[in-house]
Amino acid sequence: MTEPSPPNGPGPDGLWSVDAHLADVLAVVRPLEPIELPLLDAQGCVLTEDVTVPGALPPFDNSSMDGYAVRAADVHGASAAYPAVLTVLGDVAAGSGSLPTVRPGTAARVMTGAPLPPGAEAVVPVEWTDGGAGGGPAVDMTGPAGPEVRVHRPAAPGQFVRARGSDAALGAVALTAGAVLGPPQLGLLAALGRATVPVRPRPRVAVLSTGSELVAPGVPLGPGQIHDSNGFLLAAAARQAGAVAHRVAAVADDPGTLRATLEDQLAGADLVVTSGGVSVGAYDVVKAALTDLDPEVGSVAFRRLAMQPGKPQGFGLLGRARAPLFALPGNPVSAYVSFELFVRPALRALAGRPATELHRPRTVARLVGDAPLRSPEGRRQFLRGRYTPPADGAALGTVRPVGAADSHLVAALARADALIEIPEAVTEASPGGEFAVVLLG
Ligand SMILES: Nc1nc2c(c(=O)[nH]1)N[C@H]1C(S)=C(S)[C@@H](COP(=O)(O)OP(=O)(O)OC[C@H]3O[C@@H](n4cnc5c(N)ncnc54)[C@H](O)[C@@H]3O)O[C@H]1N2
Ligand code: MOO
Repeated sequence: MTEPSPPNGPGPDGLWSVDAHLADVLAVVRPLEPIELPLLDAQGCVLTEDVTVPGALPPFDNSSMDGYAVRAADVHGASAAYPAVLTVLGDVAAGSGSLPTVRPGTAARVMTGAPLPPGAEAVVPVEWTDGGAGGGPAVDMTGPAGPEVRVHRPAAPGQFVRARGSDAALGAVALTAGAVLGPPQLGLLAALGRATVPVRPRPRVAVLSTGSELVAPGVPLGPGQIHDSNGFLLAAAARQAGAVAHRVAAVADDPGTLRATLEDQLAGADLVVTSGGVSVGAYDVVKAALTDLDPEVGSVAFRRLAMQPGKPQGFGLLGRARAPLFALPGNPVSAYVSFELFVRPALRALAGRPATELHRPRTVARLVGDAPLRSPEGRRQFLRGRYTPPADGAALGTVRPVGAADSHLVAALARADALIEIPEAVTEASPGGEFAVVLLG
């Protein structure tokens, strides 16, 4: 049985553990420099400074109901049989700047969100009045304000009033640095009057497929050709991880062309992902182009990992800005599993997510299936599966393998929603066993 390699080097078999490789990646990936972005461009980004409340929220006392702003003493003891009769001063709409003063014996008709006029202490909803029509309880305020209103119920001071600062007090911390800006946070920033915020930007990712056999989808295949699927798979995965990603047209197996393409792409990318050309074949272009680089250009290390799929991997820093470069294996399932395990955490680290938020959620599930699954000794295997959460009362959910272990099976990958992790030491995974599961979004 092969022991997993220590976290600082390959094991006796020359294979690096998944954990060692991931640790090496994360050790050199730094969050991107913050920039100031308009609110909607900052969606999903990590805030880099605390935001304090620049002015109380709400900024003024206002009504939470359509009704009448009154003085509490004027409606004391009011009932339907003995209503309080008040002179109506007129309407106060939301956005109204000039307000009547509510003196004893008077009321102002107010709409939801309208400022509470001076002198008023409470709001009586229109349904608790005659609406100025002189009859029974009103149902709305769509008609003109009458000269008088009959109020059928008393009101305590503050009733249906949203007090200034009751949502956020002046000077309070509204959002702390590190907050991820989702819709509610962006809504709050807008409510506070902020038009822009300092955030870590979304990483810009260039996805580059290599292989002379590749043609773009939509183009008919010639002999020996296949469509570039990794470019789309990986660009979509990068977008799902929060990046701004684009796919570069597939590059043929020519190291010079690849180097030139990478140089172009590095001008506008914070991270580069290539696929293909990293194993031991005669035309393994990525390895050929990026091994023994001039240190000025960067450096990329090629390793074999104790995992399946995803054994051959390249990782390094490239270009003046030392952008992380991931050279993933070409088999589509290998590329995708490698992306989920290594690139996604790196992208989230670039985006400023803390160590606890870099990875896909994991759980433990009971394996279901008809026969034991074989797993290579000394390799951590990631099989594709479909996960079912625990049924009522059950402690664990279940996971069923989808397709075989081979790393060319994109059709099965498209039916999977989880990766089943078979540890290095396990060579036979039997139905009923408990296994860690990576939940894919
Ligand atoms: N003698 C050995 N051969 C191989 C080994 C090995 O250890 N010794 N490792 C195998 C493993 S594991 C993998 S994974 C692959 C990795 O190979 P490369 O990264 O060099 O990838 P390619 O040879 O370029 O392609 C592999 C496979 O994937 C297809 N491919 C590549 N790019 C795309 C793309 N963009 N879209 C769709 N399909 C793609 C390609 O046509 C090949 O079929 O090496 C094994 N070999
Ligand atoms: O590791 Mo390859 O990535 O097994 O197919």
